[in-house]
Amino acid sequence: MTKRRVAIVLFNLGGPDRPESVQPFLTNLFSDPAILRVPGFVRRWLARLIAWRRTRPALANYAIIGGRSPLLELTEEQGRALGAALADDPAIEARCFVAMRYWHPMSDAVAREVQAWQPDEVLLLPLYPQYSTTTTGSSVTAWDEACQAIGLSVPTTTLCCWHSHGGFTAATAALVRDAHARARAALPADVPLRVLFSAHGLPESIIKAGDPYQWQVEQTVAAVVGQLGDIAGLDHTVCYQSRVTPQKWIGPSTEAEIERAAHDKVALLVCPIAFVSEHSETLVELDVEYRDVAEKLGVPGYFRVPAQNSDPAFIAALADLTRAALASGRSLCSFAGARQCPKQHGDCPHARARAPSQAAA
Ligand SMILES: C=CC1=C(C)c2cc3[nH]c(cc4nc(cc5[nH]c(cc1n2)c(C)c5CCC(=O)O)C(CCC(=O)O)=C4C)c(C)c3C=C
Ligand SMILES: [Fe+2]
Ligand SMILES: [Fe+2]
Repeated sequence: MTKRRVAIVLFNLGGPDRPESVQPFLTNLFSDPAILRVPGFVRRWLARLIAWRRTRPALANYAIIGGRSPLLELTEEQGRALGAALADDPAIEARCFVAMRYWHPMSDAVAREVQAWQPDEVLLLPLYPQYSTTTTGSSVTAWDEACQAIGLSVPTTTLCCWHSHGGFTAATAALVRDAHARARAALPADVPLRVLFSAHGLPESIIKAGDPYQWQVEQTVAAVVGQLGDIAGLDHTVCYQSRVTPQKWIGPSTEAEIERAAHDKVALLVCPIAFVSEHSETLVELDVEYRDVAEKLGVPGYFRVPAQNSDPAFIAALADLTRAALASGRSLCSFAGARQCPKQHGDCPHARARAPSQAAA
């Protein structure tokens, strides 16, 4: 049997590879109309201004982790692990490519690599479990534009969201369970422990415009907690980190939850719930900045659940999602073959299985 050649394109946000890249990376990020929702001529000007202002604090953050983001290496490792997990599949010859949104390798270069490999089909696999117009939506748009520019026209499936996929939530629950046991063992028996599921925040206006992200984050947390029934009386809550603009962002903020923990005299176990790789917002914001806030406020203990990275159970979940999406012959939304992304985006308008003509139109 001839195997189908499948190019799996892993999307992530990208991060600067050296200090000199921080400002152009931030300029790319704030120039994205999915992030800064103002008219084009204002955006180009405003993007440079915000990036210029943000460069100094961002440089300080990246300096703590060696002056660069580890996101590319970790995503490439996930790609290699996923390729290995699919290697013995009798039906497909899969090759993983990594396309970052705001720093190299970006969609235009990766689309050329994919074209040179001559796949029979393409699977777009965002490493964002929850769909947001600012992340998955933006990456898919950039990919479409890159394909159009070079005339890459191959049947393409988009795995738009996988917030409640059983394998993903079980792998995450196992990481929480291990970290919870370690934290409990380190704490005096009379100190209660609360799990903070901390997701990247979004401006409230983006949610009001119909973005399903917040609802999907809540779905992930409910599914993970549902798998942690063996931890009696698990105290947990959802909160949002990384606010970077002055508008109102969704809440409660992770800082507010740290304050509440100090007031309640409970220790914290922080679990990143919208990132599946370590990067500056886990290694600096969670591990350094929020830990410092917690210590200063007298929170009686501060622990963290590691991101999934190339955890074997997580990679097995990605392999399962890949197979299911390819078998469905169209975009797979949500979980376990469900055709619908419930609630806000009913029949999932962002999920598309496109004919080659549509992809190149
Ligand atoms: C308005 C600004 C931003 C929105 C909205 C936003 C959404 C969003 N981002 C991620 C994941 C990541 N963000 C990362 C870096 C990063 N994000 C913003 C701004 C917004 N993100 C900035 C300014 C930066 C740069 C770092 C900084 O200056 O603090 C990263 C990469 C970090 C790295 O190590 O390089 C990721 C990953 C999600 C999931 C999300 C919305 C759902
Ligand atoms: Fe971000
Ligand atoms: Fe979806």
